[in-house]
Amino acid sequence: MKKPETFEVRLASATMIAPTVRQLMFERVDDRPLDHDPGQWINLVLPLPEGECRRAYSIASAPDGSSHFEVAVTRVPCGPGSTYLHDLSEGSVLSAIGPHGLFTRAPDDPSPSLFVGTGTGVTPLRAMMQAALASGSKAPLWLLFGARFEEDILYRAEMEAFTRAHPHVRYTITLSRPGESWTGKSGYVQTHVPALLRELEAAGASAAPHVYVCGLERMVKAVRELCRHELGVDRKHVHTERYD
Ligand SMILES: Cc1cc2nc3c(=O)[nH]c(=O)nc-3n(C[C@H](O)[C@H](O)[C@H](O)COP(=O)(O)OP(=O)(O)OC[C@H]3O[C@@H](n4cnc5c(N)ncnc54)[C@H](O)[C@@H]3O)c2cc1C
Repeated sequence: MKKPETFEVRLASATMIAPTVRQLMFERVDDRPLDHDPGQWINLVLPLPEGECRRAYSIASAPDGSSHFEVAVTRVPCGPGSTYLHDLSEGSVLSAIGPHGLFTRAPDDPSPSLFVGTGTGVTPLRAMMQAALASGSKAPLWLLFGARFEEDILYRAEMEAFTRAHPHVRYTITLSRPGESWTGKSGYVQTHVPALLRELEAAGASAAPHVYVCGLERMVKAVRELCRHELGVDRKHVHTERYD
């Protein structure tokens, strides 16, 4: 595990990737690489009018030896930290502390993986997938992503490109409030975990899958309990990160 440090980051660029999600690309002011394990998070120190506060954000990009990294922030209604980051101007400098966290996956891990993420909970899973693919890993990497509406789907083009380029990547989207034109899966992610896990077990043959779950507590708890108690997944194979 990498040792956390304190450093300054500059907002290099930012873009809205869904109606309530802003992706921010930061660069370390000291130009050193952010040496993190895929799946880890950092604390951003935010100088709010009511006083300084710290908020945790998963690193959405794989370590690539550069000083740049991405996070994606959901704007929470009346949330001081997320509102501040949605309004932050390019060029602004903040303090950051990290990397932190044990929700990680080694890029060359050969185990089949089922990634389950809702909303910005997909970001550490994206970092894990990017890192595994960059390492040339052929482990099955299956992502189940959940959102409310079609416009809330994050990183769709990137994930679809991964599935075209890599036969061992599979990408499933489910919407809890699909529009009439939506022909894909619907309902909560937990509805689709059992079938995907059984298929992944069959595809992985000898190795038992690991399940990585990230998002808000209610979903994370539901998927964790489903995996452990109903689907018989070894507790050491269920990895979780919650945002609330
Ligand atoms: C390890 C870790 C990693 C995190 N990574 C991310 C990330 O990559 N992207 C991100 O947007 N947030 C992430 N969060 C949540 C983030 O730290 C803040 O809690 C969030 O931005 C809200 O802060 P706030 O000051 O705006 O609102 P607060 O007043 O602090 O929070 C209000 C409420 O918002 C809810 N909430 C928190 N996060 C979310 C969310 N993502 N979507 C919807 N509701 C939420 C919670 O119920 C919380 O109680 C992470 C949290 C943890 C612990």
